This record gives sequence, C-alpha cells and structure tokens, in this order.
Amino acid sequence: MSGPVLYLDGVSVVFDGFRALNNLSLVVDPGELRSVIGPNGAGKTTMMDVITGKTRPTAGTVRFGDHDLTRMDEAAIANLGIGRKFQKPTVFDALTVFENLELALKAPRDPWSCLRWRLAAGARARIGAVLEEIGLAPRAGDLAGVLSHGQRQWLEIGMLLMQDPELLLVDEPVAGMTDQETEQTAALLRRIAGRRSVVVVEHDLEFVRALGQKVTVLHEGTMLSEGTIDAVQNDPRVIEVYLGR
Ligand SMILES: Nc1ncnc2c1ncn2[C@@H]1O[C@H](COP(=O)(O)OP(=O)(O)OP(=O)(O)O)[C@@H](O)[C@H]1O
Repeated sequence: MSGPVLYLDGVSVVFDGFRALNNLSLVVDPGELRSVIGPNGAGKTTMMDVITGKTRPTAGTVRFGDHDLTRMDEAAIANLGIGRKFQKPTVFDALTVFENLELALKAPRDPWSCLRWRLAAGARARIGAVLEEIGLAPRAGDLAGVLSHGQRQWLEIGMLLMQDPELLLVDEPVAGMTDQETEQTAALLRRIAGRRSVVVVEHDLEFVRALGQKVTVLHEGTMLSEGTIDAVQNDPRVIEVYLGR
C-alpha cells in the first residue's frame, strides 16, 4: 500500500446535536505505531467506531488505503484487514491458548486430504509464530481460563494477529495490568507494529512513553496536538485541557 494506511479528514459525528467528533483529521502511515490520548469524552472511542464502521460520520473522509470506509459496513471493513481489540478480552476460557488461536484462524477447509494436511501444517506454523510473537508459547497447552489478566489480553491480541490485519486498533490495553505486564505489552505492540500499523487508545501516559512513538491528543472531538510524548506533554494547550487538571 502506498500512501497512508489510514486517512481521516474533516470527520464529524453529531449525536442529537452534540458533536462527539468535530472536524477531526488523522493520518497513520504503514507500519506506524500511533498512540491516541485525551480526556474522558474527547472522542477516542467514537473515532475507533468511525474507523470500524460502527458509527457513520456526519461529515468527512475516512479512507483505508484506497477504500472509502464511510461506504462500508462493519463486516466488510473487518474483512479488509482492520482488527479491533476492545478493552474487555473475549477469549474462550474453556479452550487452551492454542485452541483459541486455532479458532481465530479463518482458514478455508479444502476437500482434498493432501491439501488439507498442508493447510493444517501451515495453520500450525502460523499459530506457532503468533504464540512466539505474543510470548505465550510456553502456555500453549494451558486453558485460557487460568491465564493472568495480562496474558489474556495478549492472547486476544494474538487472536487478532491470526487474521493478519494490516491495521490493528487497540483500546486501553494496559488497564488493570501489573507494571511488568504493562512493560511487556509495550514491547509486544512495538514488535507488532512495523509489519502492520497499530493505533492505541490509552490513558496511561507512562505506557504511551514506553511505546516511544508519535502521540495524537484529542480534545472535544478534534486533534489538539501531535508529536512525541515530550512535545505534547509540554504543549501549553495540552497542559491546560488535560494534563494540568
Ligand atoms: N451513542 C451516543 N449518543 C450520544 N452521545 C454519545 C454517544 N456515544 C458517545 N457520545 C458522547 O460523545 C462524547 C465522546 O465520547 P467517546 O466515548 O468517544 O469519548 P472517549 O474519548 O472515548 O472517552 P473515554 O476516555 O471516557 O472513553 C462523549 O461526551 C459521549 O458522551
């Protein structure tokens, strides 16, 4: 894909006269890891909802590569290669880590046995690669129900990776995690980005600092500031509306 992966321009969402998004612009490049921060009600969730097709913008452009997302429904957008991780994990507790990943693989079944064997071998290799990527290879045979909160979040990220998304949207991944899990999650998201783009909505500024990439600050449905974490933390407008309170 040449040009940006994600391109939002002049996006507004109006709920009963209230502007949840107000002329929002956001550009995310291939392989980029972007953090989005902002006070409660700034429009972060609404922005994610617009990208995934859950909410239709009242005005503006929303593009994923060459695709106009404002014309597509949620299922079609997911099929294009946009994965979304909600805050609450939805892993299957009664299945093993491996089985959860297997379930997430949308492998087409083939009637020929030799081909099926090859597909199965390919699927196993893919699951193995994702297990390594999310750091859960030693837990592959354990039930998801016995994992820690952090490990469950990583498993769910792994389930999204099984579908090989080009863009991954991640909502408050480190809420409720221990400090060590938070550090490991930052390392995981840094690993994942590069081969795909990742947009992370987060309140934890230390975590955002650990991600070490460009930060977008939303306020009242629009982009207030953008840059490194140091740049936005020193931006007087950000201090006034968000950090200084
Ligand atoms: N379906 C809806 N109908 C009416 N108002 C809504 C709706 N969804 C969101 N809003 C309002 O839009 C504004 C932006 O909400 P949004 O959830 O996008 O903010 P946020 O930045 O994700 O906040 P938080 O950090 O608290 O999750 C809020 O004032 C919210 O009350």
